[in-house]
Amino acid sequence: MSTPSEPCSPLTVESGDGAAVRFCAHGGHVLGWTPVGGTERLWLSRDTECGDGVAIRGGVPVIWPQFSDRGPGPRHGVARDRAWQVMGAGSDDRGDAVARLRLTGDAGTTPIPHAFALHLEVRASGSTLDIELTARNDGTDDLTMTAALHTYLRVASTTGTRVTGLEGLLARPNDGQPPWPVDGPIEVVGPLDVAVEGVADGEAGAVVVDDGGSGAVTLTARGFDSRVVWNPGPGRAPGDVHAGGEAEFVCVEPALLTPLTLGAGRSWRGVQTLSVGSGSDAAG
Ligand SMILES: O=P(O)(O)OC[C@H]1O[C@H](O)[C@H](O)[C@@H](O)[C@@H]1O
Repeated sequence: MSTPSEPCSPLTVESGDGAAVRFCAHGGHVLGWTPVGGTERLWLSRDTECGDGVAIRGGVPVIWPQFSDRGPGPRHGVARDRAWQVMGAGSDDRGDAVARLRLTGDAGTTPIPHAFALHLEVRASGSTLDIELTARNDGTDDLTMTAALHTYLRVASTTGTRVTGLEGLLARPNDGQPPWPVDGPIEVVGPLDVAVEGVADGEAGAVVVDDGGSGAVTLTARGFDSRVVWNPGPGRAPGDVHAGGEAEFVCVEPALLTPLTLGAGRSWRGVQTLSVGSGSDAAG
């Protein structure tokens, strides 16, 4: 499949059983996800902009090769604000909805003059969404990276929304304030902007976001050492969040925050899985 001439145009893939993913080439960006028989589970700002050099507000921005301002490069890296190539989109022989996208750079790429290749594979069926990001150093020098899948989860209201599964770990505020131990559910009372470090891969590190209404979403990941939990809080949202929108989402972001140096030809892979049907709705 060739890249659409308008990278911001949304494309939709559907699985045989009726799950759907909306995405666009700009940013290699997942814009929406609807599990089978469910409702939209990702939040997207009604006021977002899209275009060269612009980051979409909502969905799942791909953060690479720098998380936030933790390095000399552009905030949150270069993957989220430019057009990727769509390598394929449709359903596979199992009936899964699949989209594959690629972003490459070379020695002439600004502001990261380095040869690299990012691949994103998005796969949905039933109650599950998988997003796999691979980064490969195609240059001859080392490439040091951090990364995240900056997932905006839609909630009925942040009031009453609880994030569980991170108990026993340290939450380190991203503004440099002292860390605090997570000793119970994290209430989504913004401003909230913490990196919880040392999160286990897979089920052992599962995080459940439960708004008490829409049904919980469980997030597991592999290849990311941390989970960033972010909500800007009332009156502090970025300008491209629509009025009141900050009460409609919480970001839980599988993040690789310990810088990783890839030698020439080396790759890193991170995977996030979202699923519905766990937590209070399943338990109750
Ligand atoms: O406004 P952005 O550049 O998209 O960043 C949005 C947010 O991303 C992450 O969650 C960071 O931890 C926050 O500090 C930041 O505010």
